This record gives sequence, C-alpha cells and structure tokens, in this order.
Amino acid sequence: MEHLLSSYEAEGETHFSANTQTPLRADAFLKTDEEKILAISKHFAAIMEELGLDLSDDSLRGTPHRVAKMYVKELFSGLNPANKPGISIFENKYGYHQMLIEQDIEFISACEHHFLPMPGKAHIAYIPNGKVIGLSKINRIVKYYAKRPQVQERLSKQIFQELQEVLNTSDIIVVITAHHMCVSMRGVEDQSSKTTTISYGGKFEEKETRKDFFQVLNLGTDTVIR
Ligand SMILES: Nc1nc2c(ncn2[C@@H]2O[C@H](COP(=O)(O)OP(=O)(O)OP(=O)(O)O)[C@@H](O)[C@H]2O)c(=O)[nH]1
Ligand SMILES: [Zn+2]
Repeated sequence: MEHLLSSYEAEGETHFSANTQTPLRADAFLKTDEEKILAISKHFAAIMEELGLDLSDDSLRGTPHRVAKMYVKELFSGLNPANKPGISIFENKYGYHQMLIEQDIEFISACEHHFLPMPGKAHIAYIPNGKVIGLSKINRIVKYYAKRPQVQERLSKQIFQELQEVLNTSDIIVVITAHHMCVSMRGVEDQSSKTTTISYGGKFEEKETRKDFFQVLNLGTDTVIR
C-alpha cells in the first residue's frame, strides 16, 4: 500500500469538485419494482432475440425475467433510497478517540460503462467525534453504494460522504481497490491490473495520520490481532 501514499497524497477529499450523486431521472422511483421487472424483462428479451437466441428454449425462456429481477432486486438495489440501511449510532461513551479501522470489506459493484462486475475491497477508518457507528453498518454502507452502476471514484466519494454525515466528522479515509471486469474480460483484456481510489478529509489530510492508517493495513489483520 505504500506506493498509494505517494501517488495520492496530493489529492485530499476537499480537492474533489465533481458531483457525487448518481445521475438519476426525476421519475426514477415512480414505478414499483414489479413494474420495472416486467418492463426490463421485455427489453432484455428483445436484446436476446436480436442476438439470435431462441427464447422458446427451456433454459433461455426464464432468462429475461431472471435478469430483470437480478437488476432491480439485487445488483442495482442500492439505487433506491428505500433500500438504504438503517444506521445505529452510539454515543462515544468509551472515550475512544483514536483511529478505528474496518478493513477488507468485500463488495461487488458493477461498472456503469459496461454493466460488468467490479469486485473489490474497501478499507475505511475514522476518528470518532461524539459518535461511534455499529461496525457492521460500515460494511452495509459500502454494500448499499456498491449495488449501483458505478464508477469507482464516485463509489469512494459516496461512502465517504455518507460516513461524514452519519458520524458528524470529516476525519475519515476510504480506500478502495477493485478489479474491473470491463478491463479484464473484454477490451484491453488485462487480467492483473487493479484500481485504487482514496478519499479522505479532516485529520487524514495530515500525512502522518494517513501513514498510521496505511501501516496498519500493511501489517495485515493477523499481525495486528496477535
Ligand atoms: N475513471 C473510471 N473509468 C472507468 C471505470 N470503470 C470503467 N472505466 C473506463 O471507462 C472507459 C470507457 O471508455 P470508452 O472508450 O467509452 O469505452 P470502450 O470503447 O469500451 O473502452 P475500452 O474498455 O478501452 O475498450 C474505459 O476506459 C473503462 O476502463 C471507473 O470506475 N472509473
Ligand atoms: Zn466498464
């Protein structure tokens, strides 16, 4: 992870300027999930037919509906604010004011340019202000924003901003490393490259704080726990 420090240290969260919202239509949630699944099934059947597939085949017959259900209820369920996880926040009664790190949070998102999988891991740290968050809620926030057509930069910033709001602090860092199937299984067909994004603010603007964080990541969980 050391190389990340040098390549990204000039880019604090406050230096980003672009819009972090997922571009959604104003009427995005006027239809019910069931109405969307029905409409998408028809569109997907048309795609399959254009490809020359015989939809009367036993195995293919259910595919349009399966894909539509998978998009609406699974892969892209994080588009709908109704699916946003409930977040439990506690008072910081323990008086813990050091960095808390939740690392190796696995997710599988999808790239919005090709709708292909983007599996990755997020490593997140924050320094508690008055509030602490239930640990699993950090994973849930990652999962929620991953379940959208995404670009990795936006995913990283959306997670950062959600935590910023929930925890009422900017002392947060979000590091994401992901593989983009659109880079490995098509196009340039590079199997090994991976992409890392880093969003941070507050105390993580300080190089020393970031160094502490990356040092723990470098040690690996086994070493830290022992
Ligand atoms: N910045 C950024 N780019 C992404 C992400 N996911 C995919 N891309 C890139 O989006 C770009 C889309 O480029 P285009 O030239 O329009 O599409 P393309 O012809 O399929 O490009 P190739 O993948 O190079 O074949 C590609 O370079 C992808 O690698 C992401 O999360 N962030
Ligand atoms: Zn892509």
